[in-house]
Amino acid sequence: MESARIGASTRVRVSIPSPIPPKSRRNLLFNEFAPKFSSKSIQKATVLRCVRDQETVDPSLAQNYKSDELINAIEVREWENGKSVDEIAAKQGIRIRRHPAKASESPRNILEKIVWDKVTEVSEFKKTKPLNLVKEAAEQAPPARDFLGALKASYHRNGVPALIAEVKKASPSRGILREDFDPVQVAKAYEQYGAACLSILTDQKYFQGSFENLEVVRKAGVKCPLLCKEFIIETWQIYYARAKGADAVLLIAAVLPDLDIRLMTMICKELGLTALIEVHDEREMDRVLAIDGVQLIGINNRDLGTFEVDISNTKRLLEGERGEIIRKKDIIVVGESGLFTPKDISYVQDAGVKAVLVGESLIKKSDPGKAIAGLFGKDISI
Ligand SMILES: O=C(O)c1ccccc1NCC(=O)[C@H](O)[C@H](O)COP(=O)(O)O
Repeated sequence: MESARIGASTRVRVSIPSPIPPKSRRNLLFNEFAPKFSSKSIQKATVLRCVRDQETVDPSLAQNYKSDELINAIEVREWENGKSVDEIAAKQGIRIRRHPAKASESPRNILEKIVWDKVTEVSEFKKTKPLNLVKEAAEQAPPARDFLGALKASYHRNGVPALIAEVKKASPSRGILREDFDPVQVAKAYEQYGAACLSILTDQKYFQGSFENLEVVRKAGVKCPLLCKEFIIETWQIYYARAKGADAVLLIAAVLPDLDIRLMTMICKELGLTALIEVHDEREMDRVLAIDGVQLIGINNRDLGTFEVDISNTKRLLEGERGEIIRKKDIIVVGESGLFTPKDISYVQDAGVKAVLVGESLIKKSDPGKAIAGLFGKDISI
């Protein structure tokens, strides 16, 4: 074990695992961020990088940062040592691993299988679309639309939870949901009948979605802000989503350690994207509530490991102190999955949600747009 110094007047000694990773790897994270940072953020990244790299920090800069942020930098080091993304995740109660521990091992559940496949898919993608090019494309994309603002406006206008209508052809739990699937037609119908925002599935293997779908919907004149519904495990995917026209991205707490959520939320902010951070249980909710800057939390009623759906999950997670913290922090909560009737919508609204994410109950209907009034028990398009 070695110890790190954090500058002359802010000496903090911390244990750091050996060996120190090669310089090129240590700098990856910083180099990825630096070009997109505003000057204040660059300052912060500089301090964190110095801590991580065991360099002396200018005390006048270091004093601006809380010790837990500096400790995070230590986590970055552990993370970059390569050995511990799954170890750090496990410490936070995350059961979904990025990689099998042994080559012969099978995934524990469908979500883990999706994540393992996603790791391979993203590394393949990056061979033909390197980060610097994807970043350039993200910078050149038309500005992101205000996803969170659209949800708030719709809630205040209609007095019922704002609708994020999901454009999905298939899912692992339900198979094919719609044979004659035309993403643009469905998106336009949802918008016409009152959706505040749209969620576009981009995963190909399990949901038969694509980034092309996101792009064509964006270019078809649809005005609703768009959520890129993807299994994000790397920052590269966030830039790619922005380049393809996303206004928001999904970050799943069951998959991402706190440090990832923090860094990814920061990147989203820099890019003007809204981060919808999804939780399924109390532990995930508590982790996310402890992260600064979170504005939008989705409570998934579907256990992504077992497929079990129970809408009382939303109520349970919003009870007591958690609900208090959410109200105090002015966080908007989205109720996700398993919503089929006006009674379901009232139930989650009474529990405290101001938005809902709905797929199956709309997309399976012969006219998905008109089905919205049926779901809410009233016309929400006016
Ligand atoms: O829906 C699945 O089968 C699924 C499996 C594994 C990971 C994620 C999965 N779905 C994502 C979602 O949670 C839903 O698409 C979304 O919340 C809408 O749900 P619904 O209204 O029940 O279609």
